[in-house]
Amino acid sequence: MQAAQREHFHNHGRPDADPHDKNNCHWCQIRAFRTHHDSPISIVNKETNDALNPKFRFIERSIIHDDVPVPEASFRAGCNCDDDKQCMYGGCQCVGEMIHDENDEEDIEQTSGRRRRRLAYHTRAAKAEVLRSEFLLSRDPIYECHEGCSCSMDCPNRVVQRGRTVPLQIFRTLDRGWGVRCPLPIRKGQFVDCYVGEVITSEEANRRREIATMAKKKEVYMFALDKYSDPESLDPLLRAEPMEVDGEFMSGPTRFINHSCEPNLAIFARVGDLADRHIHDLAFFAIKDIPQNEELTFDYTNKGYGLEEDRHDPSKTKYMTKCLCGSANCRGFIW
Ligand SMILES: C[S@@+](CC[C@H](N)C(=O)[O-])C[C@H]1O[C@@H](n2cnc3c(N)ncnc32)[C@H](O)[C@@H]1O
Repeated sequence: MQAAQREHFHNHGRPDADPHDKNNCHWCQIRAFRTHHDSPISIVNKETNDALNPKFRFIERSIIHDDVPVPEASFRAGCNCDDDKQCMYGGCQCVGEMIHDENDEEDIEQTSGRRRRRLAYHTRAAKAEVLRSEFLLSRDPIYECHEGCSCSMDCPNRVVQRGRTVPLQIFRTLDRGWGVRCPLPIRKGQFVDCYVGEVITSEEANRRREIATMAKKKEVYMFALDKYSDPESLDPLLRAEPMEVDGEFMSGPTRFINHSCEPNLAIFARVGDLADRHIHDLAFFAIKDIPQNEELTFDYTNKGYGLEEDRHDPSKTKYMTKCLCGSANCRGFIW
């Protein structure tokens, strides 16, 4: 990055600077993020002389490929709440989508004598915007108010939509390539950032996987958007193979987050417009209090699902990726 910074400062400001160079500069790309001023991304390497792959491109929002179906505007629907308080205390349709047990008193808050459904987030004082513990445990999807809603951008039910509020640092680890940390402490339940990339069809994802297998590439940057996939769904988009997000060639800082068998982050499906469920967001939230500069990690395989037998079978482990997370309960392999 130091080299990229030098290049940036010495060349891009000049009137005769090549716009193509500027376009390909990581430094320029991250400075263009709308969160750059308040929550900047930095890149440091104190371990090697390597820089990030120059072919990689930083993007702030996912790029949806042309062959991925996006619902028509007439299909979109949001809440009609008169103001943000109604989303908090009234019958906001977006909040109503959240899974609640009508008989569970825990699920319904009593406020000024009125019963109301709970938002996924705390709304008051120091805990405002922090994901509630029942969501942290259940990993249920989060339904937020969105562009099609009548409430304002300050609505307490728009945390992911407002974007990242913590600075992130991409740093070179000793033994696992690049990793990510935050120079400030993060509290349990706090939103960190979304995983973004190219949103592609399952056919395109399979084609890319084949190319990677032929090239013997082991790094995987694809995430299936399968939270709502259901072979019996009436919605053909949810019945079909899920879309995927590929962060290999273009993505944000979360693409550099490494795996741990004892992670401090987890991914939640976040939905705005219900018609977009097949392209839901992948939102990272802290699942424990994270001290400043502790590496951010998540579990790539959902508690090692499917690994238990393979990891004791030498004929399989020779094709598996050794885990170097260093946690006390490390499973030995990522996948
Ligand atoms: C999504 S990338 C993470 C960023 C990556 N470190 C980089 O430099 O681009 C996933 C790859 O990082 C490496 N990795 C992540 N977590 C690891 C771990 N716990 N142990 C060993 N390698 C890890 C593996 O090579 C894995 O395929």
